[in-house]
Amino acid sequence: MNRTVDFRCLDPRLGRDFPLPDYATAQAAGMDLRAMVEQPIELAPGEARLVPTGLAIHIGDPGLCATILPRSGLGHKQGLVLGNLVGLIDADYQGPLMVSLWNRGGATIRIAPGDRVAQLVFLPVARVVLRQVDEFEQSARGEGGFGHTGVR
Ligand SMILES: O=c1ccn([C@H]2C[C@H](O)[C@@H](COP(=O)(O)OP(=O)(O)OP(=O)(O)O)O2)c(=O)[nH]1
Ligand SMILES: [Mg+2]
Repeated sequence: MNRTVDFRCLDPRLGRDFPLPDYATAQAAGMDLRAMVEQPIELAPGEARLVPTGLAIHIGDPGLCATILPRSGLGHKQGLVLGNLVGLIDADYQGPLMVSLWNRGGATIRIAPGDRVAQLVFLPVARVVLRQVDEFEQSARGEGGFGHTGVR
């Protein structure tokens, strides 16, 4: 059973000229977000631009968050990724959902109004209480990290 999350449509073109976000297949994890810019925009190589999605969501459950992720086709082929690498949407955020579009590639990227430029993925969240201690109970790994188990 899918959870219900409230959203507001902030752009009249969404739901009229362009479909509202939805899962493209029965088991898709992400729903695509559109660049609801007024006019086509061009992103020069290296340029980042904050773009509205025309949506606001209110998750309202501390056990849930949303992430904004790149679309793999655009990210790999064109170099259109996110200026913040991953966007994290807090459960109490009620403002407009924005996407930081970053052209990490070598050619100018043109984005038209309504283009699907990123995807929204909801994830469970564990919130914890941090308890300060002087020493940890010894684990098998200890302080080993950053490749200490080798490559092969
Ligand atoms: O790609 C993103 C990332 C964040 N947000 C919104 C939702 C999120 O809940 C809020 C704050 O994000 P974050 O905590 O990552 O940014 P911050 O720089 O720490 O801002 P703040 O001081 O408001 O927490 O901004 C977006 O709309 N798009
Ligand atoms: Mg923050």
